Amino acid sequence: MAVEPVPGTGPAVAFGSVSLSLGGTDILCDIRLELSAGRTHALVGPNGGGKSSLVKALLGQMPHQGKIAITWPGEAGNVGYVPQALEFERGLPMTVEDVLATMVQTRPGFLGLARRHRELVDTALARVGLSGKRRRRMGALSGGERQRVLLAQALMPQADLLVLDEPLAALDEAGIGLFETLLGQWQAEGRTVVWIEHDLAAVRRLADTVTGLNRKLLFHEAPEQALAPERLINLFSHSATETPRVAGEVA
Ligand SMILES: Nc1ncnc2c1ncn2[C@@H]1O[C@H](COP(=O)(O)OP(=O)(O)OP(=O)(O)O)[C@@H](O)[C@H]1O
Repeated sequence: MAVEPVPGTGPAVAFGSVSLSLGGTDILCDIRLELSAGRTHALVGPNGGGKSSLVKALLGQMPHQGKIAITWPGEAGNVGYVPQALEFERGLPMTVEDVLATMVQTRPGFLGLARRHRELVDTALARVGLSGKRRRRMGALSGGERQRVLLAQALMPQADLLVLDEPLAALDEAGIGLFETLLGQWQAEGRTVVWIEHDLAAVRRLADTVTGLNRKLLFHEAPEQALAPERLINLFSHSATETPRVAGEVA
């Protein structure tokens, strides 16, 4: 199912027969999928189904077969990535601000945040509700606060293609509300979001398309069809030996 693109700064993304093996195991088989520009695309499926591997291939971090094409509306924009988890040694003497400084400046983070980047960091911290924690050591943050730091770095600079790997993990209700606000802004601005998520209620509420992945592509549809009970039973109990379907094929 192809949804209408939304005009904005986000690109269209096309996976052309993408396959990926690791250590002799097939992780992804013949993934053919087209993601419209400016839309929010959720990837769902069981643990180990290959969702993170697919987005790492998209980010150029995972060797794969097949082609992944990113088609920008004009000049190539920024890509933001929120990885699945951020672990920090408790004693690491780096504050939230130091970590964000390393992401926006070329000079070492321990020399402090360069003045010309201060506004960018201030804005990102405010948008994720962490302004009051900028001097806190990373190792002293809670899981939800670390998740917010991950979201903040995807806003510096604001990305046009956002790749999010379980951004709601560890977020409390306020954090989820904050994520929904950010997502609403990205959608209004026509940014493209590729979003791995296990919270299917959030996916139903917020995604434009839902792609079911379990080593193979099982469906790519609007949330109402994708999240029907039969579909989910099939997705979460799917045998890898079943024949894969191509995006857009009727179930
Ligand atoms: N470097 C690696 N070597 C061998 N196997 C790997 C490697 N990295 C990942 N895998 C395997 O690839 C499979 C897919 O992993 P991936 O992280 O892409 O799944 P996922 O759908 O994102 O899972 P989850 O929902 O648990 O985050 C898993 O079985 C995992 O063990």
